[in-house]
Amino acid sequence: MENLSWSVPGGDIVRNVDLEIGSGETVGLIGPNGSGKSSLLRCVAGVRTASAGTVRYDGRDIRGWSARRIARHTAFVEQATESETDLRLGDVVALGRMPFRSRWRGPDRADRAIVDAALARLGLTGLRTRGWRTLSGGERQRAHIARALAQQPRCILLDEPTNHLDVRHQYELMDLLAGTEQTVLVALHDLSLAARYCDRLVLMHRGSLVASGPPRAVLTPGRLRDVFGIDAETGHDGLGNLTVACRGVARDPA
Ligand SMILES: Nc1ncnc2c1ncn2[C@@H]1O[C@H](COP(=O)(O)OP(=O)(O)OP(=O)(O)O)[C@@H](O)[C@H]1O
Repeated sequence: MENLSWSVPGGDIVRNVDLEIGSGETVGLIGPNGSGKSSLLRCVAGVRTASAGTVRYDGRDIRGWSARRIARHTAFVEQATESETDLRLGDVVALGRMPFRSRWRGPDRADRAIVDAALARLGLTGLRTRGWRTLSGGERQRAHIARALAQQPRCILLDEPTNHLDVRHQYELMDLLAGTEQTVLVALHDLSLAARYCDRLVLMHRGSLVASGPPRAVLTPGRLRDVFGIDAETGHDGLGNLTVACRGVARDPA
């Protein structure tokens, strides 16, 4: 992302963001509600067209690329939306193969094997014939992630992918994202999960990128106060993981 901005008539929602993500990196996108994380992800996914600046994949500007061309490179898992469809879970995951098929050809054996592997990776094999309407929020969320994996993208963008997941599935998903060779940019509200699993955190505040670096360098008490509005300390738990201990709401946030 170079000097990337996205604006609406009321002003800039994303402002002058410069961010380079290396191949295979797992980057956590953090920031308070309304700081511009989803809007930034949407620009990177090509769902929104930047008002200024550029998004490049492997050095190539994506402006003007078709959705199909973008989807061959990057998968996007948006915040869970209440979609109602008569599809079965397996059909939704199989949508991940669409960017690679001609309009007239159904899935071939290779497509089916890729979908099977994605279902297995998310522990959804037993639910593949279940109707979408009958699934829980967490099952739907895992299905969207399986659909993204079925795209076999170079890069995966995820917007709050853990928000419907129970604690075990949260850890499973973060293990998967941190362990994959793919480049990952993931918006997260859980700072401890973000610190534990991400190579790097980037912090957004009022549309701007205000910090980028290793989790312990980004999550300082000063930023927790000024950006998140909490009075907090960082430390380590018995396993050596970075912790954020919150005393309460900050009295004098910036
Ligand atoms: N189409 C739009 N028109 C006007 N304002 C918008 C539009 N889309 C987003 N916004 C505003 O831009 C700001 C950033 O929204 P965005 O969803 O990117 O934030 P976020 O960091 O993802 O927030 P959250 O953590 O709550 O999901 C918010 O104040 C939102 O209301």
